[in-house]
Amino acid sequence: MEARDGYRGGPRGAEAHDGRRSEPDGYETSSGPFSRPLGSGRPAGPDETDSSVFDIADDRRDGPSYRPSTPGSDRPDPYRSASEGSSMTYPPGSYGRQSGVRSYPGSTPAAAPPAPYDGGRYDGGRHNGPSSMPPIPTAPPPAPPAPPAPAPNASSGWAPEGVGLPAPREAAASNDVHDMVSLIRSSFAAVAPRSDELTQLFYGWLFRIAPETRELFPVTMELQRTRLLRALVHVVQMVDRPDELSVFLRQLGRDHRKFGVIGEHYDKVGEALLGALRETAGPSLWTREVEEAWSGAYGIVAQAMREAADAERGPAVWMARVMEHRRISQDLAVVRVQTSQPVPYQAGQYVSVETPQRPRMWRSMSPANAPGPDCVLEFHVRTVPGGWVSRAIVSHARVGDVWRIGPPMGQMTLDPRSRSDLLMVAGGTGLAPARAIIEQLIIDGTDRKVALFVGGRTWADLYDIEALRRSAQENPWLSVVPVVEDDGRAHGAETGTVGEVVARYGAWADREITVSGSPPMVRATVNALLDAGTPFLNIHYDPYHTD
Ligand SMILES: NC(=O)C1=CN([C@@H]2O[C@H](COP(=O)(O)OP(=O)(O)OC[C@H]3O[C@@H](n4cnc5c(N)ncnc54)[C@H](O)[C@@H]3O)[C@@H](O)[C@H]2O)C=CC1
Repeated sequence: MEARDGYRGGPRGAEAHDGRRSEPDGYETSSGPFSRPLGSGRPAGPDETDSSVFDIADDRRDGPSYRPSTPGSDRPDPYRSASEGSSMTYPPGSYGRQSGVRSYPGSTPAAAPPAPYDGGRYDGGRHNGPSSMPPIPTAPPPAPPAPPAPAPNASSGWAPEGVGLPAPREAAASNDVHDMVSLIRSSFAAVAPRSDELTQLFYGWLFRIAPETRELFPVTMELQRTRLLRALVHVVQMVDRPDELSVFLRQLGRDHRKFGVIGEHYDKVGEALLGALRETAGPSLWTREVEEAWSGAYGIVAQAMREAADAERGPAVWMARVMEHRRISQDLAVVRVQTSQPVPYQAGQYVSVETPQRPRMWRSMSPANAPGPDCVLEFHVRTVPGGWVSRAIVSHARVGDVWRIGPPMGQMTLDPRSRSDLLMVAGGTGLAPARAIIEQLIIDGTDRKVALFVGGRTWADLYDIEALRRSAQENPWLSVVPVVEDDGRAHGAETGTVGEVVARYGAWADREITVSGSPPMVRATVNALLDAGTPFLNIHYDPYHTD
């Protein structure tokens, strides 16, 4: 059992994209949903989440094992909404063959040839049993990779454009900038443990000095509060990476047009932010230097956002009509919407969405399909416990509903200039952006090898595995490896969390890597890869949050 049938592509598991569920329950199946070549995209995007991905940035910066200490570090996001060889050859086994790179970190190459992973293709479950699982390295833990180069202005190559931060204090390398960054980080670390207080103070301050902004927010501010902090943490962590931060801020500025945010709101937000920080920090911490650093940094942030918003000539939002709502399981739905004008997103990006069931509650969702002339976006939505929007979409969205779609965000996109092979790691509905990227590669006619590790807690969670399997069969460059937390051998799946499984294969140092899923999954995966020796700059993920 192994790789036969046409598969070719992947280490285990794969299947074509479109089919969706294949699974267990037989809800509906494959076939249909997706009309596009590869997996025509599925959506992704549940909503409310939790923790953060942001601390990863710190992990990278300070070394693989570093874990942010700030509790709330999981929640940045703009102050309001803002808000992943052919079959036969691939993954494990083929992995090594392909690139000659794969050896387990810390072990000698000869010692750990990932073994007979026949390359992969998913055979539907019959395939390898336990013995086909790549050997788990027994060697001592790999030496931590060298701390990633600071790479201040290094554009990852994946970022669409490398716009420079408005004027990061002129010389990004100057001591002034260094001091500013240092002051901001240290002071933020000091207030982060009191993040609840900080965010409450912020909104209280803002609504006091600019009461008209209250109506821009949802009635319940509970989740909203975490967004401010999330955005803040993201900015703080990226403050010395002007290119990436600039792209983020400009996207954020364009995104905020949908709220009707106007220029003077930025000033009020800045005043409220500094006031809240000052009060939370207390006089002993909030020195004049600290205030100047925050003031300067906020000025840069606001300027970047305002400039991008002012320069934007396209729509602030796109109206989208729900054309299909398919309940894949009790907690998962695939929704396809169609806009009258194309939403200018790139495969791998996400958009914010507002539904009629939950006005003013915008949520991030990644189209699971590549953009096409039909102006159709497909979203995969899983309910989140307690999630207002995700539950409403899965249970109550109807054909004919009109959604509002915000401008595209995110930097996990394909660089057309790159020829590097790819590794995509996707957890749950985090499959969506990976699917969109794979679909785009199919459309473009790629010659790049792509390994997709798709994880679920159980086999039943791999709702799109049949479609992925088909895609792998049809596209020799694609390998798909299903991963489940419980014992997946009966299905030919790897066992473990998707991050730990992918890192068993080595550092994947020659690949461009995308990671998409819940913030904890992204964080764990990035850390596992860093521990395996993956170059930090090869890893791409977005600060995607659904809450
Ligand atoms: N661009 C992006 O990054 C996108 C992210 N998402 C997010 O993906 C998530 C998907 O949620 P579900 O479908 O419920 O999948 P899930 O949360 O059940 O995760 C499935 C996979 O992630 C791994 N995982 C989960 N928590 C982990 C942890 N703490 N540490 C290590 N591994 C962990 C599991 O082992 C499994 O492989 C949502 O939070 C959604 O917001 C969705 C679409 C796009």
